Amino acid sequence: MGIPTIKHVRAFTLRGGGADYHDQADGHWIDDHIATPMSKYPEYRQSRRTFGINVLGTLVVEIEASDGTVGFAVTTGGEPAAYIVEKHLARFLEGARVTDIEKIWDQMYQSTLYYGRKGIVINTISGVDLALWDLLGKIRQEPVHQLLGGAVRDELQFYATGARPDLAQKMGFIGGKMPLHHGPAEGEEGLRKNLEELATMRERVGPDFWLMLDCWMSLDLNYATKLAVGAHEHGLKWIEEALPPDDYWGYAALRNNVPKGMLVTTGEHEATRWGFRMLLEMGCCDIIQPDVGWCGGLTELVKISALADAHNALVIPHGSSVYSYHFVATRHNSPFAEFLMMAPKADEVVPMFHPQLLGEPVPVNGRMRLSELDQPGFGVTLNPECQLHRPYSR
Ligand SMILES: C[C@H](O)[C@H](O)CC(=O)C(=O)O
Ligand SMILES: [Mg+2]
Repeated sequence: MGIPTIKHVRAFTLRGGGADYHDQADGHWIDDHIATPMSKYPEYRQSRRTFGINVLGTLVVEIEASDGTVGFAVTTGGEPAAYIVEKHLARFLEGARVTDIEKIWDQMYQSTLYYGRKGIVINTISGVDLALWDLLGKIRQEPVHQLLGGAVRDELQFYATGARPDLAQKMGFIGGKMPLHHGPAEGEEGLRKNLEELATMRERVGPDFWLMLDCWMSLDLNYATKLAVGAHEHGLKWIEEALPPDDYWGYAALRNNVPKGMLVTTGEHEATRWGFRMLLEMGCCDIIQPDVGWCGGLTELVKISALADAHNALVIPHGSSVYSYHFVATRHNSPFAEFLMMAPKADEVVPMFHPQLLGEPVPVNGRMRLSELDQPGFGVTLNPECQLHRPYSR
């Protein structure tokens, strides 16, 4: 069969929201005194941008096939990731068949092991991998969820992440995840404020709506345990990413410590089947939350998900818009999805990767019909109004 080959790989950078969703302007809820591992330094407490959460920006990977079809994807990674794509990874793609996804993944991973394994290198590999799936879908004229074996549901349902679960409830979401605002360095007073915010939100949303707390790696085991115990009376459904991602032992202990019925979730800053194997085999959490743009891409997420299934863990991918929607539609152990509220006041639904993608579907009444995903590839295009920069053209 005449399978097209890969002719050219290009890597661009982009600023302002989108795949690097922390790259927002002043006044956004996502940068308003959120507890982080840097909160112990008072000068970095109020804004995550002060410590550089948005330094990377977005990476755009474009892959052009011999028949002229172009696939693309976006992830967090910016200029360092563009360097890795152009100077290192492109050699494994150019000349290969567009169907060689598994082999290309292996070559990208093995050849970067000596400086990679996690973090920005795996973000970069993820971006290339997603662009390959987009390309294959476009060549075959099939949506990615079909390439993955087909959807197991006709509709996706979403919980919302943002500062206003009460508004998310009115918009039809099944739950709301709030950022934790105060970390251990703010002492008992901070802990009291965290619990008061949760109590206030519980009062607003009533007893049944899911409420979760995202702790963004900011706590220690003792604080996380106290928070979980205090939050139980306010019906907290899960405590997310309470500890640093390398503290597998802490997560295993936290899972034992939380009140019965409360779930422990983590994994948005974990990568590859080997990282998730640690979380799953050590009994660290009930739900894993890989980000398909950061964990190794779709090729790797399929493996992570099978591993999770065998451990009776749910896979609820972190954010990542269409890149996770196509995946979630195909898995029984991903019964719902996350939607990140990117409106500055979390008071309306806007596309998660706005303004970088066009054709990006959004939940309506907290739901999305599968038919919204029935376009070739991931079904989105790059917004031509966004200024692409190619720092390392060959
Ligand atoms: C709200 C969190 O601090 C973070 O910005 C997003 C996140 O961790 C999540 O969506 O999960
Ligand atoms: Mg999170």
